[in-house]
Amino acid sequence: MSVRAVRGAVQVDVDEREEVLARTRDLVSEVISANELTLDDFISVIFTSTADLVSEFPAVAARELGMGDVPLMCARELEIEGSMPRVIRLMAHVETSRTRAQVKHVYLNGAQALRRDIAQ
Ligand SMILES: O=C(O)C(=O)C[C@]1(C(=O)O)C=C[C@@H](O)C=C1
Repeated sequence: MSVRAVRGAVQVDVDEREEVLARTRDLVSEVISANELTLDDFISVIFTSTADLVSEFPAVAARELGMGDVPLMCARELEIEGSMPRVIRLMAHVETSRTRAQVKHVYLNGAQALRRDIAQ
């Protein structure tokens, strides 16, 4: 087993609590299934939200999925002119037998445009 970093991002349609939670759950769930992970494999997860998302912390959605004992952190993304609005990003460190090249990074709901080179 190795420690690997997994990236992901999702664009939220509207800044409403249930939308933020649902999109974040989708993102975390897809990271888990695409990389055949269990909750035990997670070492830590960092989320960022763009400054236009103020209705909920993405970490709440991760706890809803059972990550209550995983160290979580939320932070604000850099406000770069012209960057995509309403985006929640994730960086997870996980234990996995996958090589770095085998790790699948997950970009959902329009966020694929952020990293077409690695989005599945
Ligand atoms: O991967 C993303 O979510 C991006 O928006 C790309 C990118 C990058 O340039 O590597 C830019 C900003 C984020 O903080 C993370 C990564």
